[in-house]
Amino acid sequence: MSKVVLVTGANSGIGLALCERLLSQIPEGLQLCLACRNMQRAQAAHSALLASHPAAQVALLHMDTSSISSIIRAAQEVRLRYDRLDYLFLNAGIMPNPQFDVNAFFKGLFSSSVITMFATGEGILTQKDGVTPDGLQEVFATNLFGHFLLVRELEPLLCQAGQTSQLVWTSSSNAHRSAFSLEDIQHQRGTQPYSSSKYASDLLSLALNTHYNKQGLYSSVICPGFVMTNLTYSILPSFPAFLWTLLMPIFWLIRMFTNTFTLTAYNGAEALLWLFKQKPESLDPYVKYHSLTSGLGTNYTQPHKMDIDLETSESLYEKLLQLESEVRKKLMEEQEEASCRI
Ligand SMILES: NC(=O)C1=CN([C@@H]2O[C@H](COP(=O)(O)OP(=O)(O)OC[C@H]3O[C@@H](n4cnc5c(N)ncnc54)[C@H](OP(=O)(O)O)[C@@H]3O)[C@@H](O)[C@H]2O)C=CC1
Ligand SMILES: CC(C)CCC[C@@H](C)[C@H]1CC[C@H]2C3=C(CC[C@]12C)[C@@]1(C)CCC(=O)C[C@@H]1CC3
Repeated sequence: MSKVVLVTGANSGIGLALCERLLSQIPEGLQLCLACRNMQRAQAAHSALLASHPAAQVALLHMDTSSISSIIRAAQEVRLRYDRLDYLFLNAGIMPNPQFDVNAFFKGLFSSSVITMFATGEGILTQKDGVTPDGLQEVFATNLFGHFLLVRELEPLLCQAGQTSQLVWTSSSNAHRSAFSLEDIQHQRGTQPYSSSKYASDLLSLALNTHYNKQGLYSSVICPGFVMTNLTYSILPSFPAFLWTLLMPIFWLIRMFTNTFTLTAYNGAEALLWLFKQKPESLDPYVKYHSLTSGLGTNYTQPHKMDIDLETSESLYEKLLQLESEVRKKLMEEQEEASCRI
């Protein structure tokens, strides 16, 4: 039976590496769907995948995870195209306008938390968030809420009698409880929307397990480690990509002390691939699966307990359901208004 796999943010970085690795390891019986916001980049990824795997079944889908109407349209299209969905990789993510605190970085270098700083980026990164045309905070909408809505819209495919399906969130070691507040789930008031959105995805994954396991749907989270991608290049914008490459020997050295420096998208996708091969019933909903690379360059996956609890995850879930019904109502009103005008 052919497995249907949908990956959001599949045109670059970790998402694209996952597609490449899936096609290499599972050459037959895979239907890949690349869900991307930029169809030109999606087309380039499609061509690259087909160049190395000419017989592969790879489809493209336009989806902007920050836009409610785009998610609803894309989900409709998925329901028309496929009669099952085995894996949904919720990978698209942004970290807009990152601010790198150089002082905190140098202080951290000479403190006892130097390893934590390199492993999680804690204390040295903030971001300036924006607002989407739907009126949502951009990071929250892109990284979390769009994906939540997608899962809700694809429920009929994901929760079918007699089969299991897996959701896999690309979370981060930068997901900190301290950046998240139930009173401000969109992180309108803080300066760490990225960390907040990733912590929220850890909580949401737990809640989804609570509500959907009985229907055969399982959710897990991974951390890819520190990977050099478009997202990380933007952290030091005045630092061109080739300078990052020049830093590679330093990064390899750091890897001797923290195996979280996976560095390449191929390595970062390790835990995603590992999860693909697991029986979902055997996974622990309180655990984050980390892609790690040893000093000698060996890739492996390691589980780490997350700093999450059931009560907070349930409260977040309730708030997301509430927001979902609000945005749906608003969308209906807009559609009615538009049809009246015609
Ligand atoms: N790199 C790292 O060190 C780490 C990354 N992560 C997470 O990994 C995931 C992948 O990021 P990474 O590969 O590093 O970075 P990339 O920037 O290479 O990939 C991000 C992908 O998400 C897509 N995307 C962004 N916004 C949207 C949107 N609104 N709708 C649809 N797609 C969108 C991008 O598309 P486009 O090309 O159009 O921008 C791109 O394909 C993210 O969730 C990130 O938070 C987690 C921990 C560490
Ligand atoms: C020699 C210097 C130029 C080195 C600078 C290193 C930092 C820019 C990076 C060290 C740890 C990195 C890290 C991330 C971003 C870049 C660092 C802070 C992330 C926060 C990127 C996004 C994530 O989801 C987690 C990463 C953790 C580690």
